[in-house]
Amino acid sequence: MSLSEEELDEYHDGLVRLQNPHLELMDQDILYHLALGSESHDLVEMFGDVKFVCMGGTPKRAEQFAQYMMHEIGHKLPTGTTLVDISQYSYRYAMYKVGPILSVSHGMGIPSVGILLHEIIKLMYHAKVRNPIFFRIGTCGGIGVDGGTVVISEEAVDGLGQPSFDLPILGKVVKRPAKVDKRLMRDLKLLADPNDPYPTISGKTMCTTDFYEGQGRMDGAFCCFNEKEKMAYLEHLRDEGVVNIEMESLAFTALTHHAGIRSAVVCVTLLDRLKGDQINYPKEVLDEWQQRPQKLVSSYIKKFLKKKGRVINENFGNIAVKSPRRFKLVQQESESYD
Ligand SMILES: O=P(O)(O)O[C@@H]1C[C@H](O)[C@@H](CO)O1
Ligand SMILES: O=c1cc[nH]c(=O)[nH]1
Repeated sequence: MSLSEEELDEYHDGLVRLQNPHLELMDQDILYHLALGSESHDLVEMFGDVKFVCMGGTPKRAEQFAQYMMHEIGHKLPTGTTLVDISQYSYRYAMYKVGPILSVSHGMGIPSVGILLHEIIKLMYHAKVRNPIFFRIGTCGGIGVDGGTVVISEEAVDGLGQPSFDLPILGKVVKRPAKVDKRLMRDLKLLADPNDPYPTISGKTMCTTDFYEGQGRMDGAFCCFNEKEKMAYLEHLRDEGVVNIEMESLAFTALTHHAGIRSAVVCVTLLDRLKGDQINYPKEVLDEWQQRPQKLVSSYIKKFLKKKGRVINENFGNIAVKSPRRFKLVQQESESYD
C-alpha cells in the first residue's frame, strides 16, 4: 500500500520512510549494486545534502549530466581533483554527485531501474535526505511526433495500457499505481523555453519490457506480425493518447510514488515510430537531442535552488573526489535543501 496524501503530510520532517520493518533489525545494509553500505560508509556525511536524483540509461549520460550541472550551478571541485564514479566498483551502475545533485545510470529496462530504485531509496533513507525529487532523463520512440521532441510523461502505462507496475511477489501479483507527480510535471512544462528550436510536449508514455517486438518493431531477430498489424497497433496507441514509448517509466513512477517521493519522467524522442523502426540519425544529432531533457531538468533545479536562496555559483555540499589510495569525501559546506 502506498502512503496516502494525509500520511505524507504527517511527515513534516520530509525524511524518506521505508515501508520495510525488517531493515531496522539488520546490523548493516549493504547497497550491493552501488558499492556502498550503511556501516562501511558514512552515508549521512556523503549524501545527506542530496536534493535531486537524476537517472538515465547510460553511464555516459550520468557523467555528462553531472559535468553539465557542475557548469550550470557553478560547482567547483577542489584543485587537483576530478569528478568520480562513486559506484564504479559495483561494475553495475555509475553514480556522480555534484552538490545537491546525484546523477545515476539505471541501465535498460524495468528490472534494472527497479533494483537501482530500491537501493537509491534506501540510500536516501540512510543518508537522512529530506524531500528528494527524482527525475528520469531518458530517450524514447515518439508516436506521431518528430525525433528530437522532448516529452514530459503525464502518465505511464504498461504494454497492455494498464497504469500500474505489476510485480509477482511470493507467487502473487502485487500492483503498484504508476503515478506521476502532476505538480512537478506542470512546473516542468512551464519551464520549456518557447525559443527552443524543438517542441516540448506532455502526454501518455507506454513502458514496455522489450525494445523490439514489445514496441511493435519489425527489425528485431524475431517478428510475429506484419506491417499492417504493426501500423494498426501504433495508430491505436496514438488514438489512446500515447505520445512516446520507453522502458523504465512504469517502475520509476510506481516505486517513487510508493516511497512518497516526487518524480517526473522527461525523455527525448529518437524517431517517430509511425515513420519507421530504425534509429538512423547521425551520432552528433542524437547526442544533441539527448541534451534537451537535461536542459529542462537543469532549469527546474536552478530555479528551485534560487528560490531556496541558494546562490548559483557557489560550492555545494559534499563531493566525492579521487584520492591516491581510495575515494574520500571532501567536506566543503554541508547544507540541506528541503
Ligand atoms: O534512458 P534510456 O535512453 O536508456 O531509455 C530508453 C529505454 C531503454 O533503456 C533504452 C532503449 O534503447 O533507451
Ligand atoms: O524507440 C525507442 C527509442 C529509445 N528507447 C526506446 O525504448 N524506444
